Amino acid sequence: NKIEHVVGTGTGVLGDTKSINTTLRNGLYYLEDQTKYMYTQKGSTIKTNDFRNGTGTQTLMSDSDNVWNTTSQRAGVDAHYYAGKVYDYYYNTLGRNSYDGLGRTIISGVHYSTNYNNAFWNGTQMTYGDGDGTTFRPLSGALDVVAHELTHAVTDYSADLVYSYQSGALNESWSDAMASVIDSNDWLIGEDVYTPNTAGDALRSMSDPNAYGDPDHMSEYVNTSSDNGGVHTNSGIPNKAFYNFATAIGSRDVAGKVWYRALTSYMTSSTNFSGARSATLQACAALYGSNSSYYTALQNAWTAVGI
Ligand SMILES: Cc1cc(C(=O)NCC(F)(F)F)no1
Ligand SMILES: [Zn+2]
Repeated sequence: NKIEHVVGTGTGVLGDTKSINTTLRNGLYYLEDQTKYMYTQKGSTIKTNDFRNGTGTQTLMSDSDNVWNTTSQRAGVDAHYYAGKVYDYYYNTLGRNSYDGLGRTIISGVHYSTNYNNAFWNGTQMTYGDGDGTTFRPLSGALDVVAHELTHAVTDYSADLVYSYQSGALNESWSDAMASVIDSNDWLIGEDVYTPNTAGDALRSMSDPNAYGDPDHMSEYVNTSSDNGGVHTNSGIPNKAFYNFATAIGSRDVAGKVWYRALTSYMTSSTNFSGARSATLQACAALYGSNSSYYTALQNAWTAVGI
């Protein structure tokens, strides 16, 4: 039985229309993308499943005519489309073939649980809730959320930063930083899916972490055991350092390359904030030289947040 790549049309969470890479098998169309290098390399694909508002069984999303325009298909359309965009960024810009660097299949699941106000990487796949319609709308509807979650997978297969206290805040921050490079038209995180009834707000801000109650300087570090030692709060400090660096040099792409090289070449599971400063400076020196203007800007970016 023939299994062929076809291009479908889908409606996303925000009602926008987009082309999606699908697979035709036995007369049914599936959310399986066979267009990436990893497919030619080892048959790996990008697959998007439906939890049907449960938390156990998930099934590959299918459609009869390759026009994915029902309300319940929107979360899957965006999870699938944005996962492809994030794959493309890591492969084309950073030379990384999927999250493990070896072209491993990317799996997403949508409609996880009921009124679930979050998204997460569980060590094997990405998983997205629908939100409760007040705090969140379906979370795969934001490219920065998808990039944030897939970057957790990249981190796990590289530095593997322990998800608590300072290494955990770095784990969170690197996901926000890469998300801000991939979804590059603002310095907000989650703005497209956060509080659908409130315009202009977001889950976090890289440019002004204080806007959402997060610290932007070491003097404001929050000592807590909540949220694994405040990993989603204290991330504001390295997030601000990334913002300082990217804006000082005038390039999110260069900043992203330095951050990626630090994560994959110089950071380890126990790296703390001071170690992150050192790792990014080593990465910057390796890529551009320690006499480059980038290097000085990076020193200043960390100093400005008290690290
Ligand atoms: C508090 C808190 C924030 C997050 C968070 O950032 N989740 C990832 C996102 F992509 F769904 F936003 N989780 O708990
Ligand atoms: Zn996260």
